[in-house]
Amino acid sequence: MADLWQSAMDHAVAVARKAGQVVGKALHDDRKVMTKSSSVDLVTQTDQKVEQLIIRSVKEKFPTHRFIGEESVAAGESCVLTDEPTWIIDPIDGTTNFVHTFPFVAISIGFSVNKEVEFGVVYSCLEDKMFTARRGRGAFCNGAPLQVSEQTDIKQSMVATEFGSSRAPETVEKIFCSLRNILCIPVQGVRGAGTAAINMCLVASGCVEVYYEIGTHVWDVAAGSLIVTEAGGVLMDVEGGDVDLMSRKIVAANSKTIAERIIEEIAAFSPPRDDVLPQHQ
Ligand SMILES: O=P(O)(O)O[C@H]1[C@H](O)[C@@H](O)[C@H](O)[C@H](O)[C@@H]1O
Ligand SMILES: [Mg+2]
Ligand SMILES: [Mg+2]
Repeated sequence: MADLWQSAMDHAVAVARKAGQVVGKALHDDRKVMTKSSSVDLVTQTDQKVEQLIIRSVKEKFPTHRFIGEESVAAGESCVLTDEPTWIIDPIDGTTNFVHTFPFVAISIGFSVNKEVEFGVVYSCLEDKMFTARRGRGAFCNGAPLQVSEQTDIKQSMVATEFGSSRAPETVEKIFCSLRNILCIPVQGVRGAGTAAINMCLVASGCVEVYYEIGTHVWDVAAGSLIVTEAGGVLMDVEGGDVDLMSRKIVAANSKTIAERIIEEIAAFSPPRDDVLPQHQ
């Protein structure tokens, strides 16, 4: 079995690289931008094309495996994680960045068995950085081992977060409440790459002590979650306790100490879970 997952991971790396070439080429083409759950939740034909490219290529090699893909779910497929080997795909994480040529865009592929992520691949294609992790075997960027930061003082920490794609006034209010609390700790900086997957790789790389967001989807965070933990980091729910990748709430930190400190300042809310949605929101 172990060898089987390794060959699946090798395939994920190869197909992510191929997908990255397609994304890179499309970056300066004319892009037809469409919207999904709101006027700021964007999708392009490249998102759809890349997801199909990945799924087709995986199906050829692993015909019994299942898929949860962002654009397939948007098209009405279910988003239920079973015990079966499942590829969890975000074809372009950072579509808004892609649309604006803001240079942080990733292909994110997580692979889960028995509801546990076995490997994660995040290809930051415009930087040509291939982040990989396999359960129990460490996390890497272009083959070099990753290690989270050792910082234990929140006041000397860098925090990453995103504003997400909801503009509902009550959601925006909570987002700003958390941000104000965190800035006033005070932390040394707040950043956001515009992609959950890259933010999590920044935690794994030690550039950022903690990333949190409410509103992510399982395809945004499945691969990154393993990259963070294999680099020595921790995952938690924004209200404390264990993370649930379907809950659309995540804290990824270098340590439990930093995670718990940031959680004290987060004004939590609960968007509809991924696995109860009839379709993408
Ligand atoms: O839709 P894509 O795949 O680009 O992913 C999302 C990001 O990953 C979020 O962190 C981010 O906050 C946004 O919601 C963004 O939509
Ligand atoms: Mg995404
Ligand atoms: Mg996406």
